[in-house]
Amino acid sequence: MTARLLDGKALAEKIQDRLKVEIAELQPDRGRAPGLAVLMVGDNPASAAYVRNKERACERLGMVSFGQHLPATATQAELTAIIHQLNADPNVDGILVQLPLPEGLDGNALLLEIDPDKDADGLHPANLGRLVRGEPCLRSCTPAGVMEILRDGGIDPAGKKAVVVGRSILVGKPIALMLLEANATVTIAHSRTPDLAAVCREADILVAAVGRPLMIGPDYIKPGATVIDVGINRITDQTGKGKLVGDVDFDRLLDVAGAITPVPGGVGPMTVTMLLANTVESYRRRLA
Ligand SMILES: NC(=O)c1ccc[n+]([C@@H]2O[C@H](COP(=O)([O-])OP(=O)(O)OC[C@H]3O[C@@H](n4cnc5c(N)ncnc54)[C@H](OP(=O)(O)O)[C@@H]3O)[C@@H](O)[C@H]2O)c1
Ligand SMILES: Nc1nc(=O)c2c([nH]1)NC[C@@H]1CN(c3ccc(C(=O)N[C@@H](CCC(=O)O)C(=O)O)cc3)CN21
Repeated sequence: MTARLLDGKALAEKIQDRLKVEIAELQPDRGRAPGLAVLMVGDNPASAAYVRNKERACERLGMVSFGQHLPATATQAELTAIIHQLNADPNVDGILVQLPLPEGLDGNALLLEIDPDKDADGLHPANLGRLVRGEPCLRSCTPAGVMEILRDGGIDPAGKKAVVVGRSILVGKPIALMLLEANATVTIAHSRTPDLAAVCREADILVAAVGRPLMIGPDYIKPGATVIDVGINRITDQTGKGKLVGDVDFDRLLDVAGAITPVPGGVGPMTVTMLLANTVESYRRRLA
């Protein structure tokens, strides 16, 4: 058996084409393009890849991106003041703070300062609370992207066993909630889970959001399972060249899994696309 490839990049392009048309239709009325502000503090390799792709996609869709890159020495007060400015700026529809923040800065406190209606990342407690309650809200981008990949691939979580490895606020927990909402039976595993491989082997749908390069090997997989790889890890190969890999040992899973996302070209491009979709949604609502 060879696993079916779940092509996040192709799906992202399809959705971005639709967003582009939507923006072109709305813009004459509104008199301005949708605006996305991204705040990045210090240097983090996964964040750098994200920023690059977001800026490229904004340009392609005719959105304005307001990037702010601050040194790791920035203070909490400085960052809070920038968030307040962006909240008040009528040209900004979406605000995103790249996580994790450097040591000494409090990401959770900063997320609280973002206007929930501009929270393109869906990480403000008001939006996370609505997600828990099953109410409409701006939804976290990576989890929303994963659900779109499943839907596009014809994989309905209803009645299936899903295992999510990782319990972060950014990825693991909201993905688990969305799978639950889609009627899967969900297990959340983490660094204190005994015999992780056995837990994962129960899964019809396995989501890896750990941050450990190639950790999930064939012994973690039930034959025919769907494997979604959220991990973005930069490693150095034997020739000394840097490359991106996921948490999943893709090559060795091809004979075992039923369907699988690659890295790059899987969840990453969908995260970018859901961020743009959230920004367009908040632009539409703001100017309605
Ligand atoms: N593709 C995308 O769009 C996208 C978006 C966001 C993040 N990412 C990537 O996804 C990965 C996870 O990101 P994150 O922000 O969720 O990371 P994180 O906050 O570091 O969380 C990692 C989670 O994995 C668990 N974990 C760590 N080592 C483990 C082990 N050996 N066995 C089982 N569980 C383990 C941790 O458990 P504890 O809670 O017990 O510590 C934690 O819950 C990273 O590679 C990140 O770059 C990708
Ligand atoms: N607030 C916040 N929200 C996030 O979603 C987020 C962060 N912070 N911090 C960094 C992580 C990592 N994220 C990423 C990382 C990479 C891609 C991405 O587009 N990856 C491409 C390849 C990039 C390349 O080759 O340079 C891919 O195909 O996987 C997307 C989101 C999103 N993440």
